[in-house]
Amino acid sequence: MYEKIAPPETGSKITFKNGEPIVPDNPIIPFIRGDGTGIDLWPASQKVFDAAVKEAYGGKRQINWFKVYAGDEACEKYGTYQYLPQDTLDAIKEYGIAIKGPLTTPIGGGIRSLNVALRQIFDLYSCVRPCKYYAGTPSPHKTPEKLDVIIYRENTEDIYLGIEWRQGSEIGDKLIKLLNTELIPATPEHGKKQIPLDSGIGIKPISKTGSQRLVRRAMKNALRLPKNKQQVTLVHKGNIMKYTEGAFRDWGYELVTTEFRGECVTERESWILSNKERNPDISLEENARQIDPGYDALTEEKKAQICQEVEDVLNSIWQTHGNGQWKNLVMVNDRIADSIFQQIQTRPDEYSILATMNLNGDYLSDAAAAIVGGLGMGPGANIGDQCAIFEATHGTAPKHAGLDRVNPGSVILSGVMMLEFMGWQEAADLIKKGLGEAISNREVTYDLARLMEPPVEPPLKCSEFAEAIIKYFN
Ligand SMILES: NC(=O)C1=CN([C@@H]2O[C@H](COP(=O)(O)OP(=O)(O)OC[C@H]3O[C@@H](n4cnc5c(N)ncnc54)[C@H](OP(=O)(O)O)[C@@H]3O)[C@@H](O)[C@H]2O)C=CC1
Ligand SMILES: O=C(O)CCC(=O)C(=O)O
Ligand SMILES: [Mg+2]
Repeated sequence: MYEKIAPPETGSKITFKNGEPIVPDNPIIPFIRGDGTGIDLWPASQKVFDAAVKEAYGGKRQINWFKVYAGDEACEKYGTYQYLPQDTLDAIKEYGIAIKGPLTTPIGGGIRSLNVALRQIFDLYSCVRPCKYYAGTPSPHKTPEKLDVIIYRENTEDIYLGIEWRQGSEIGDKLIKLLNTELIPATPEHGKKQIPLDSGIGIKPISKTGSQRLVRRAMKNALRLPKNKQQVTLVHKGNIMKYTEGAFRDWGYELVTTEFRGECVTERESWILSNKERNPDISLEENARQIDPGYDALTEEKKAQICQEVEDVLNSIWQTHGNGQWKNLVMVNDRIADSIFQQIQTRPDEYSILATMNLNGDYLSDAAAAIVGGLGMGPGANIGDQCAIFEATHGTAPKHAGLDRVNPGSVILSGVMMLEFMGWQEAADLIKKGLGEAISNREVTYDLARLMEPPVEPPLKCSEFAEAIIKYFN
């Protein structure tokens, strides 16, 4: 039972079966208001959710909100340092789907991220962040409408596991000495490398299980998209971090070519198949030369490997994927992380789902949100097999807190994702319509107002923007 909170007196629980939610008509949904601008964002967003559900279902369906506490608000209610009370964890576990405002994380020392903690505690391994353009939204880019991507960010491991040691700490120093004197010298490929003795140390674990379950979710989403968007790009820095980020790429390809063999083609396979389609008599070696531009300069051993790859692909999938059949399947490719940051700007329409690890996904989701109007338009969801927590991409934006100023679009669109996840599409569609029309009628908050031509003066307040969205439901 709960110590300091009580669930609403009416309402039922959402449960999960095979990773999918089973949603009653009157679900109880816990919410965390959030720190900083959460104080402005949550009431505005809740008003929109309730109005949309009422308008869509005329009272037949209703969300019963359950206020739970985290961050500063939790410390006020539960006592000093009680940032994430057991009550909150119990409520989210019991009711399955929750939505939250942003929570503060201090830089350097202090508590570790509550946002990350929630994702790890509930094993919400896929962070899903769509970046889609709403007509009329001002953008620093000339053609923001061309960007329509969904970032699938692995959400539980990588450096976010938080295993690190401060410079000068006893265990940190011990670890550096062990690495310098034993582990690095015992690994010939590391040569004479040494870690500077005055370093802080962090560990970056990337597991096969964590990588593959994320890519599996990304693939399932790709299969639900229209044919022209059925693509998954594995984003990694595998040229530098071979056994973590490079392994993520390899495990991703391994997963798709085993579990989804009939439903996908990799980019490299598509080159091999199309070479043979253009020239049915092409030799293995010529095919290999065409897929690897540097082929002639390679060692004999490497050349043989590529010829073998060509042969294996033709033997295994020519019948099922050849003669253009692959063009109807999900295309899986990979891009190096630094390159994808420029690609989403220079060739935005060539990408659809970007599947990547935790840190890359964190950076990439802010960058992609900027193209479609900024962080005020960046929604997100943290999804596991038994639970889901919806939250915006941005943080607490402390300098704007309490001013009724920031754009609630990000939290509202996170709620749209929640409604879609629940199968309440009619309510989600109403909100998207209202938001789109408010923006195209230049009824916007400061962030969009200042970018519009001519600038909108005065901009709407956070609460007024919510009202404008509701006004445009009909
Ligand atoms: N999931 C979470 O809860 C997250 C929490 N955080 C935490 O939030 C805190 C603050 O982080 P910070 O680096 O300032 O990043 P924030 O994302 O909070 O804010 C950075 C800037 O983004 C713009 N912005 C953010 N939200 C909105 C909005 N709703 N509407 C319009 N513009 C918005 C503002 O830009 P401008 O002022 O130029 O208009 C703001 O100053 C940190 O403690 C951080 O750890 C960070 C990310 C996610
Ligand atoms: O938890 C935090 O403070 C930051 C998290 C973050 O930036 C994100 O999830 O995008
Ligand atoms: Mg972030």
